[in-house]
Amino acid sequence: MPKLSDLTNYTFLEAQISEFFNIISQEEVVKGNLLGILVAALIVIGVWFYAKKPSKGCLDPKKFKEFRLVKRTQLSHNTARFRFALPKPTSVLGLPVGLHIRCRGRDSQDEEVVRPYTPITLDSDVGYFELVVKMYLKGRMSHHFREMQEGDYLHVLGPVGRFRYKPGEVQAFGMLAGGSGITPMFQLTRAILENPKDNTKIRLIYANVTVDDILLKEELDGFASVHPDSFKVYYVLNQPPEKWIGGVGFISKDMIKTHYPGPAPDIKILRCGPTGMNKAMAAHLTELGYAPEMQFEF
Ligand SMILES: Cc1cc2nc3c(=O)[nH]c(=O)nc-3n(C[C@H](O)[C@H](O)[C@H](O)COP(=O)(O)OP(=O)(O)OC[C@H]3O[C@@H](n4cnc5c(N)ncnc54)[C@H](O)[C@@H]3O)c2cc1C
Repeated sequence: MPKLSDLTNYTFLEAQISEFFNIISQEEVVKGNLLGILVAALIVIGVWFYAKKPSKGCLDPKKFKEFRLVKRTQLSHNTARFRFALPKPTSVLGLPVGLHIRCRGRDSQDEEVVRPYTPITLDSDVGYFELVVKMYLKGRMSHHFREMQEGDYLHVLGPVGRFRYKPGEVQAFGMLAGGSGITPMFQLTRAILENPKDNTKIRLIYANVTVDDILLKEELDGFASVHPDSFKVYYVLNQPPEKWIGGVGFISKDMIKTHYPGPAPDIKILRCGPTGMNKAMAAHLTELGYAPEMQFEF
């Protein structure tokens, strides 16, 4: 117990007051720290939930949306790879495998033109999507892509299409692609090969004029060497180079018979190419006994 004389002693009082405030301020610091930790934890949990939340995607099937071209890579004299940024680095395009997008641009007469394209990226590629586009000399949308510079915006609508892939729905796909018709096949092939639970087999016949016209050849050859059992590719050229081991001319019935599984309910043959090629392929397939439900044209 302090004595009365102590209480009148200034130094003693000063020490008591100082100790009192010291305790208060230590408690405040502890309280403050706890509050800070709580707020930080809530922020971390919020960010984690936000990142985990499945993104709805960036497309609208009824309205064209704009995407900025961030990288353009010339692949050959008439083909380029275009990378478009999605609104956020965590965004996904939201395009189910098997479907495509519609791109809107302006032709050389400044008239509006809309054409279908299939990104070579999947929704596992976050923050961007990529198109590989072959630009034809007289092509209307080709003109738009030829003129596009990094920083420009492309108008895109989607998803569009009738082919929606469900893993395991068939035992094998036969794919018939011509020129830029490879892109829907490429998208589907990537989705199958990147899913370890999907054992679907893929046999691709890919037709072009010259060896330089073959799009995504490095990637396709890579798939064939990494997944030799699941994926096989057979190239066919109109104008082959010397020492060519692939097919020559147009895709024939014999080539289809040699490289594809025979007609069966769990087999599907997909085709995408110029109109003339698609018609010729439909006739070959029907003559070889593939029923209409075993065929699909993109
Ligand atoms: C589902 C689907 C997905 C597609 N995805 C892609 C893709 O990812 N990348 C891509 O580059 N293309 C793709 N295409 C093709 C694309 O839609 C256009 O048809 C192509 O870009 C040509 O359009 P254009 O307006 O420039 O030519 P157009 O003005 O329609 O045609 C003008 C001329 O160009 C030539 N031409 C056009 N198309 C072809 C062709 N296929 N083969 C040979 N000559 C042709 C012809 O000489 C034709 O007369 C896809 C098509 C479909 C159906």
